[in-house]
Amino acid sequence: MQRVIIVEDSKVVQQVLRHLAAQWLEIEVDFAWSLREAAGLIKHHKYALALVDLTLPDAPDGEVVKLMMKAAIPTVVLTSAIDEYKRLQMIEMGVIDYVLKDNRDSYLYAIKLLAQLLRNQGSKVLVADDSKTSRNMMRQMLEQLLYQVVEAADGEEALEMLCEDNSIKLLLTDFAMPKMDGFELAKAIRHRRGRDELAIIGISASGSQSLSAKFIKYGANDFLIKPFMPEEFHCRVMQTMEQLNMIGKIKDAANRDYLTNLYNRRYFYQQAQYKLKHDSKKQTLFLAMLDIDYFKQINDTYGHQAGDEVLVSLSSLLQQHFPETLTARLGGEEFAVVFEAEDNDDANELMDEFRFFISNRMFSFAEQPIAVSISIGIAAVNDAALEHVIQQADLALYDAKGQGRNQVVFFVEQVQCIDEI
Ligand SMILES: Nc1nc2c(ncn2[C@@H]2O[C@H](COP(=O)(O)OP(=O)(O)OP(=O)(O)O)[C@@H](O)[C@H]2O)c(=O)[nH]1
Repeated sequence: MQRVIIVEDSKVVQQVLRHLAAQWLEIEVDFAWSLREAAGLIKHHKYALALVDLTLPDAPDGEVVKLMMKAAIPTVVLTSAIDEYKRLQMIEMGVIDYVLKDNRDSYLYAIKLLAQLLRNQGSKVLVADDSKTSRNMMRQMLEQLLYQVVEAADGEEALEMLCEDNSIKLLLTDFAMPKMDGFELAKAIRHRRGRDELAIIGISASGSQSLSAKFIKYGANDFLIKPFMPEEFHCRVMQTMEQLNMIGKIKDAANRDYLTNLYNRRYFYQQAQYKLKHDSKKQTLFLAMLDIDYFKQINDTYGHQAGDEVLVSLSSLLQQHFPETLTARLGGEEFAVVFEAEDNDDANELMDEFRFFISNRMFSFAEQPIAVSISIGIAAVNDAALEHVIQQADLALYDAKGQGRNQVVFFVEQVQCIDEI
């Protein structure tokens, strides 16, 4: 697991940072009070990032920054005051950024910055510019922010790379390029990838402000006018990527059920439709409807909160049992799964395994054991429309309930029971 080191000599500030780090960073964080302690820690661990106070009792002149730079640890500096000389000195040393400790939000900003930098490690950025010098300069600045960088020397090459590689999350594009200019590139890629999937920053030369506005109209999120200072570049890139991340989070929240965090009905229909259209030719797909038996009784006996807890636990077991599979809560105590199996028998077996697993597991709420069972209806996905397949799985589920519950029924014309307990 990756680790971060935070060096801060103030007890109060360290306490605040500990609290914020626990909230925002999902990795190991080590704290040091002094240069000496920090030096000891970096001998024993490999750190992905450092957040350091510029002045420490045993290192009054930023020696801790030099220590981190020597160990090649990307570093963010915390400082209570900064003058132009110190600012330039730190930038020259290769510090990623500095945060002024001048208000209570500074610490939150610093920790969020670390979180974003850690996320950057997995993000790919494409730099499209016909000037090699410009590309190199941007590459250097982006690598300092821990991004993975790929390059294209013209618009066409950039478009091809973006179409082939969905893991590219940010495009930095110059306006004037051979074959296809920055506007055409932004316009073409926006047709394929929305603002929740790809961020675009347009770059234009100074004296061409109208180009910047045009970039935004063609789908760019922001623009930079050359020549720009590294600090401005950092801020714009980080801000744009934060927006991308926020849009992604909002979109994901809109697709999920608030209680169980499984996908909701609307998203399920959308994705199932896509799968039926695109994947059913390559794979043998099935749709299963799952429903908790006598769920009203669980609510009535143990209370609504206990019922909620059962729904949450069952959802998490469903996801664990069928990872990488489209699973959703359609509403109430009803769930759906679109899954791949070799044939009808295999599909039946897979679902029966899950049914058996649930019926043999004790759920609990406030230390009270709760027995749960589920009924399942399955339908094969053929050429029929989604609504039709759902209707078939529903009929099979109805049959499973009618035949005593806690069983799997596979839909065949006239609904015959294949697997009964
Ligand atoms: N706790 C809780 N209960 C819910 C939620 N959504 C729906 N329910 C309850 O789920 C129960 C469903 O009851 P029924 O449709 O009668 O079905 P059942 O009791 O499971 O019976 P069968 O499906 O026929 O086995 C109702 O009492 C709803 O109030 C929820 O989000 N939380």
